[in-house]
Amino acid sequence: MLLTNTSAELLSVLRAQFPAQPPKRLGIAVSGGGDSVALLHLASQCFANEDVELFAATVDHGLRPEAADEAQWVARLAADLGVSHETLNWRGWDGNGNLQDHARRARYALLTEWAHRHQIVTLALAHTADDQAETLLMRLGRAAGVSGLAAMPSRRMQDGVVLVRPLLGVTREALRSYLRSENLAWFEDPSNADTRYERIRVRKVLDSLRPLGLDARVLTEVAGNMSRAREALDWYTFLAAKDLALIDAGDVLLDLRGFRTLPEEIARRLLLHVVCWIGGGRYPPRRVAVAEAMSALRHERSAQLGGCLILNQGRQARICREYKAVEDMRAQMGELWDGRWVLSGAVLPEAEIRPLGPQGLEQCPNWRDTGRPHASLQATPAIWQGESLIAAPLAGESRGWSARLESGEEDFYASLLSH
Ligand SMILES: Nc1ncnc2c1ncn2[C@@H]1O[C@H](COP(=O)(O)OP(=O)(O)OP(=O)(O)O)[C@@H](O)[C@H]1O
Repeated sequence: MLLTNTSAELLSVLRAQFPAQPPKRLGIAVSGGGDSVALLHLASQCFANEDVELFAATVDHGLRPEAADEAQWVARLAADLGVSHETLNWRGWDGNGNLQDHARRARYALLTEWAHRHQIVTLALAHTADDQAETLLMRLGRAAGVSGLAAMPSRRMQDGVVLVRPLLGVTREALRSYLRSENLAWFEDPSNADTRYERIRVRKVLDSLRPLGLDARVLTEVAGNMSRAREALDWYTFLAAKDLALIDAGDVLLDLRGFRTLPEEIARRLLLHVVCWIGGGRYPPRRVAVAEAMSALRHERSAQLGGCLILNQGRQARICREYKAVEDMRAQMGELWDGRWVLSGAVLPEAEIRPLGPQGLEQCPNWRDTGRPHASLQATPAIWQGESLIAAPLAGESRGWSARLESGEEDFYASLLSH
């Protein structure tokens, strides 16, 4: 990693983060702060003689009166650099919940939507080595494991857009020197001085860690080491999944003898992957709950985790959706049910998709032929018209209907490698 501050070196660091054939349309998220103003300027220099069209966007969250003027200032800077710019307005704050979290989600949603509108496949963010070091320290404070300590990835997909962070190897100070040497102005976000925010408190602590050698450069390197370790763990979890896990109509069957011989970390990752694939949880389950489920699997007990049931069946465990978690889920015909099932069949008035449940299952005399247990079948999708069961395609009552997973078996294995 190069942590440098000469313009030529910065330009070459930036260029090295993109492939030989860079994206033809590159989006840049510019808040107006020093880091993203530097990224915009650097990118305009870096790709000046290449077939790359730059686009910039600024999100005005409508939370500070100055934000509109700042966005206009970014628009002028972009115009001077020959880059098209758009301001994206968010006015969705209803006063409830965590403002930072809502604003962040809204920002990413607006930016990816904007990228789609302009056929921009790659969107660059200006996170620096200092941001990376702060993220790592915050995660240390939460006793994170390897994945958490890998901190921010240099690229990831969100809503079909590739988000890249080409300045993760560059310090904030290096960018400030660049801005000064190019006579560029920027806005200082007032929240950068607000010690109510954990990140700002961590930033202050980092200052006092520097004499110990714990600076942004070293901590970013640690994050890089962790990221490689995580990749290796993902690979071995993938191999373990191929070896020990089978998909059965949306459930996963785990070979327990093999599972118990896996190193603890690989076994835990495999279990979490299965539970997230079935339960679709946006957040991973709590650590205590995971530890309990792991212990159950080792000691031939059944357990519940992340909206799934882990049924111990002797040589194997069946992991299926938990009825309680889907009890109230309803979808109209043609919509996804439980975020993963697609049902097809005749169009019926006032029909809807609901879980089969215990009452529905009583109306499926052939359910045993499926080879799947009661607990699993209850949580499968069924077609209902009011209180009448029309079809239960996964419980032996297809009656012209079929159910398939939106992301099937391929996705179960492949998504282990897609971080
Ligand atoms: N209002 C904004 N408009 C456009 N881009 C923004 C805006 N705020 C942040 N960004 C982009 O995101 C980068 C990181 O900024 P910041 O650390 O404030 O964002 P974040 O989204 O909270 O980061 P994280 O992904 O770590 O939560 C900026 O350098 C910039 O590229």
